[in-house]
This record gives sequence, structure tokens and C-alpha cells, in this order.
Amino acid sequence: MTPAPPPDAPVLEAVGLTKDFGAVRAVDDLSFAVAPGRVTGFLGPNGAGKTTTLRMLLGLVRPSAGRGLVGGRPYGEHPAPARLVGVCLDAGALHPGRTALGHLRVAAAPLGLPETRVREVLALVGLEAVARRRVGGFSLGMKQRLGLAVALLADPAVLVLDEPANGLDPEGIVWLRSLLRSLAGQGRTVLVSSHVLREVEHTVDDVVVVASGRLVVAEPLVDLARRAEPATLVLAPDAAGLAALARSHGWTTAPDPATGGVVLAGAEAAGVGAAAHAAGLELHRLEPRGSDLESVFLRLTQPGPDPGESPDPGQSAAEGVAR
Ligand SMILES: Nc1ncnc2c1ncn2[C@@H]1O[C@H](COP(=O)(O)OP(=O)(O)OP(=O)(O)O)[C@@H](O)[C@H]1O
Repeated sequence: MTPAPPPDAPVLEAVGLTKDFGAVRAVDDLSFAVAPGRVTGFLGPNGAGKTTTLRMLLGLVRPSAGRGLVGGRPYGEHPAPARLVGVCLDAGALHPGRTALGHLRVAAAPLGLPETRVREVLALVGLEAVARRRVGGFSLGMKQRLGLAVALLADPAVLVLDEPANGLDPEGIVWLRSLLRSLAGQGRTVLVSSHVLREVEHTVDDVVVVASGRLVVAEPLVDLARRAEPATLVLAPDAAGLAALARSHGWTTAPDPATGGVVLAGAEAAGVGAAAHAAGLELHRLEPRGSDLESVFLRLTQPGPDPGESPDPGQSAAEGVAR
């Protein structure tokens, strides 16, 4: 593919984006910015409003309020928006009777791109061997690769991909990760949505998390990881003594079948060691467990008791917007 990085790839921006479908508010006053040179994950559970937001950013859905901006201008006001922004919103919706090659040729024609570029992107996504096969026989993972090839055709400075990891096998996810990282490394602006944080946690630099159409947090992934509770794996022959120790310190316990031990949530290893020593409790294993990002994601996106309440006490949604 063309190696030259796009100079000054534009920022993608949602400014107070709101969308009502009848009585349903799908997106509610959503503001965030997607920086060039980084991969940003747009995350939220099913129905959180991700696709609707992406469609508003791309001028495919008219916002009820607010604006979607690419480099400070609405998508449609750019002279050649389809060259500037590569998009894959629904890889599953490709025409089943058309071949992979046919799809790319149809997409390349209005962009004025030559056959050589079609061949380049086919190779880039690893579909050369099936170029003449009809898409109807493709797996979802192969369709994802083709959708990505279409998005990459014009060598765009901005990429917007809706659930690109969906349907990819583990090897495909590793491949997608390195491709997206290299595209961002060239200075491009890359936005990928997912409803599964685990799918993209090794791919993204920044996260924009939404739930029920509203912004929950927008921040670097490392900051999201800091919200994770510490956890410690412990093996102790005196199970009752360990349970009593956990109770007295407010640590929640969960069995760890792989080791036969217990994971103490909310506990640092050093604190557990000190407490066990003080209580005269014998430990056979004491091991810090990595922060569990998925549980942070679930905690942030699960509906709270009060819909007006911030999902994370002490952190308002607005705090997460400013970046
Ligand atoms: N055209 C439409 N007409 C009516 N309601 C819609 C329409 N499009 C989306 N919605 C509703 O808006 C809300 C947000 O949907 P959206 O598809 O944007 O969420 P999502 O986060 O992309 O979910 P998923 O991960 O399931 O694709 C949902 O309640 C959905 O039912």
C-alpha cells in the first residue's frame, strides 16, 4: 500500500450529537474527539448508540441536534469525503452474488482508482486467493477483510470501522490489530467500534465508552485500566481463616478453579501478605492478579439505580469529554 503517511490527518469529532428515533433517544448529547496517530475504540454494549453515532459522523443519519465533524467540517462539506474517510459500517451487507474482486472494482471506479490499487488492497487483507469467489460463500471474517479492503482503497487519512473484529478468528484479530496499529502509526485517525472490550483492548490507545446513548468516559486506555480494582490470588490451607480475613478487610472472594486458590478482589498483594502475617495465617501462594478491564467496562456501562447518576462515583461523564 502507499506508505506515505497522510499529513495532518484530521480529528474526528462529535459535538453534542443527539438522535431521536420517535420516542427513542438513541444518542444523547454525545461529545468526544478522535485524535490522529492513535487507534480509538468506540465501546458500548449492544444498543448503546454506536452505529447511529458513526452514521451521524459520516453524514448518513441527520442528527436531531449537534454536529459530526471531520477536521472541523461536516463530512459532506469536504470536496472528496470518500477519499478522506475510509468506512466499513456493515461488512455482512456485501452483495452475495458479486466476487471480492468485483466488489473492489465497483468501489474503486467512482474514486478513480486503478486496478493496481484493487490488487494491492486484496493482498493487504489476505484475500488474493479468493478474489474471484462469490462473497455469498464467504465467512463473516472474510467479509470483514473485504469490507476493510474497500475502506482502505483510497488510502484514506481517516478510518471508521464498525465492529471490524466481529467474526474474525483469534489469528484474524491479531492480524487486524497489527494492521490498525500500523495505520495509526502512519499518522492516520482510526476509530473502531466494538461491544466487547476484550476484542480491542490490545489494539486501541484511547477509548470512548457509551451506554444508553450517553458518554461514560473518553480517555486513554491506560487511564481506564487504572479504574480496575486490584486483585490477589491466595492459596491458604485454612480456608475458613482466609474467608474471615477477607471479610474483616472488605475484600470479596471468588474461587479460582485453575489453581484451587481464592481471588481476593479489592486487595493488593502486599496488603494481603501483611494482614495474613498479622493474623498468623499461613499462605502457600500470594500473587497479584492483572487488572480486569472487562469488569471495569461492565461496571461503567451497566445501568445504575438512578439514570441521571454517573456510572462511576466521583467521575462525571463531562470530565471524560475534555481531551
Ligand atoms: N432506524 C432506527 N429506527 C428506530 N430505532 C433505531 C434505529 N436505529 C437504531 N435505533 C435504536 O437506537 C438505539 C441505538 O442503536 P445503535 O444501533 O446505534 O446501537 P449500537 O451501539 O450500534 O448497537 P449494536 O452494538 O447492537 O449495533 C437502539 O435502541 C436501536 O434500537
